[in-house]
Amino acid sequence: MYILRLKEILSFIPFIAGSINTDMEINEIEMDSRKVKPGDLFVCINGFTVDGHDYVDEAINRGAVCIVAEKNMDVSVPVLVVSDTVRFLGMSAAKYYGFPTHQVPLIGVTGTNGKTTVTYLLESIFNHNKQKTGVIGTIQMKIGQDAFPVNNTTPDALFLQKTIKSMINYGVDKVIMEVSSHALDLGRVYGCDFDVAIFTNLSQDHLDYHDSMEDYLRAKSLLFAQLGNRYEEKHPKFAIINVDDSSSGLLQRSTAQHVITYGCENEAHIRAENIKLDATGTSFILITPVGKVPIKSKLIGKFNVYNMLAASAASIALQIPLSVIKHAFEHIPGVNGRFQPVKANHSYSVIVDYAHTPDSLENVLQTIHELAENKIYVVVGCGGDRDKTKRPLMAQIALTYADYAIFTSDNPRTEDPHVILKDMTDGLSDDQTNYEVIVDRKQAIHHAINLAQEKDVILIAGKGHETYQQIGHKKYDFDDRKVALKAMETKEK
Ligand SMILES: CC(=O)N[C@H]1[C@@H](OP(=O)(O)OP(=O)(O)OC[C@H]2O[C@@H](n3ccc(=O)[nH]c3=O)[C@H](O)[C@@H]2O)O[C@H](CO)[C@@H](O)[C@@H]1O[C@H](C)C(=O)N[C@@H](C)C(=O)N[C@H](CCC(=O)O)C(=O)O
Ligand SMILES: Nc1ncnc2c1ncn2[C@@H]1O[C@H](COP(=O)(O)OP(=O)(O)OP(=O)(O)O)[C@@H](O)[C@H]1O
Ligand SMILES: N[C@H](CCC[C@H](N)C(=O)O)C(=O)O
Ligand SMILES: [Mg+2]
Repeated sequence: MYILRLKEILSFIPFIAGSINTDMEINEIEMDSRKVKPGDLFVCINGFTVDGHDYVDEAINRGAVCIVAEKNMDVSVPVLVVSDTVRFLGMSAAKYYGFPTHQVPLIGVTGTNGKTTVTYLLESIFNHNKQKTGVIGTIQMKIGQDAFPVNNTTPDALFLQKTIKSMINYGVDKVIMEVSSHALDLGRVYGCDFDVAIFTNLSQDHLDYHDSMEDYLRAKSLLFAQLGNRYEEKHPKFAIINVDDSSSGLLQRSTAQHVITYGCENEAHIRAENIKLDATGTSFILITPVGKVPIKSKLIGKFNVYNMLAASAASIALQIPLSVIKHAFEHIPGVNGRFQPVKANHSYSVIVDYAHTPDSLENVLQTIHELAENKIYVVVGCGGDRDKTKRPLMAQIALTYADYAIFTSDNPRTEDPHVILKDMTDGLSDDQTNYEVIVDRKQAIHHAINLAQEKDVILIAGKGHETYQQIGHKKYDFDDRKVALKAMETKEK
């Protein structure tokens, strides 16, 4: 904890209304009344569920000495009125923690699919280069090799600045983070000074949150706009963009910094040639302005070639030698819950994957389709309280590439799982009969594994690394890999 005078926090924030004693000392900044401690500054955030302005009394009862709000209030402690408390939160948190993102190279990865994979590829590259890393994303938050659980892919601004400060205290050389479209839209990365911004791809997801695909893309583009237009010769900034994606033009125009392109189909700075894909991995020649190098990796599927190109481009921009990149790609065993085989000595294969969007499901099933020697089964569902329009698309894709689909529950959250499954199957035609619906995910996985014959492949999609299933507001223990392994053992008997 640092103790700052209010005026130090406010020193670079203009137009604060209200005359108050800015010599007062502030212990910590807090955005949740339940966590306020004596001496804290409480910032009111208007959320989706409640409005933080309604919790001011609780914050004061717990000892808040000052409130930051979007309206004046008649309370016993001074109130600073600002036009946007979210912006204030990001900026004041950055100031409070001493602008942590000015002190370490910060790499942000955005895009519909591949963010987590790219962050772990980068972690591996930097670690092979003997550099310590901090990673923030969907699976966990990592400081060096220590992992911590997370609620969001990209955390709120307060947690983010505090976390990056802890990473600096630990001595990291690079911070790598996933930047979700929600985070960009909700200002969670206000106060972050990115050095490298990476775009993987854009396809349909989150249309529950964004009004349209244009709106979703606009949110993604904010990461590139937020690279700013300050040019430092010793520390140039880079936008790394997939030119094979149709959104690449708009993203290139969104930044005033250097652009490094990558791709397989279109002209690009960083390219892959002679791509060979099989069931054991991927090989290709990595072509770059600083040389060519043959790559061999255990990561499966062409989409992972794109992920490797994105990670290579960012690493080359940050002066990492090609030999280190090659070495890292050769050694990374895979990413938790992404195209992860369930290891057991059987004549059929079971793969757990985090595909929960139409595009990722198509990519993964297409890859399996190209490699499979016999039938393909897919067990898949769609999350509740999320984009409903992706449900029929995912069901259609499942039946296009798999021989047989078992539609089941993902995380139903507060929705009725039967309704989610109906949304998935309603658009299927009468002659599409190669599927069944089993609401209980455990039963669905057992059933698929019972059907498997020699050389068949079963894809269990949607939950990847998750170790829970959320039904209603409650999370129950559930791990696709453990359930599948159990089913494989039971089938033997
Ligand atoms: C829709 C959304 O993004 N919601 C996020 C939001 O919650 P919220 O708006 O409901 O918050 P709220 O409960 O209304 O609270 C508003 C304010 O009142 C305060 N409060 C609340 C209660 C109280 O007693 N006292 C109090 O002071 C809260 O601390 C907060 O400051 O703020 C929370 C804290 O930062 C987030 O955890 C939460 O993410 C929820 C869990 C979520 O599911 N978000 C998803 C949609 C999301 O963000 N996903 C992306 C990944 C997407 C991808 O795959 O690409 C992500 O980055 O995670
Ligand atoms: N570059 C890619 N293009 C398309 N699909 C991909 C790509 N990389 C991974 N996938 C698929 O998407 C799934 C999720 O990958 P990953 O976790 O890396 O993406 P993400 O963008 O972090 O997803 P989320 O937004 O849910 O955190 C993988 O399990 C795989 O099925
Ligand atoms: N970050 C994604 C995760 C989806 C994972 C899937 N298992 C689901 O619950 O829909 C989201 O919040 O949309
Ligand atoms: Mg992710």
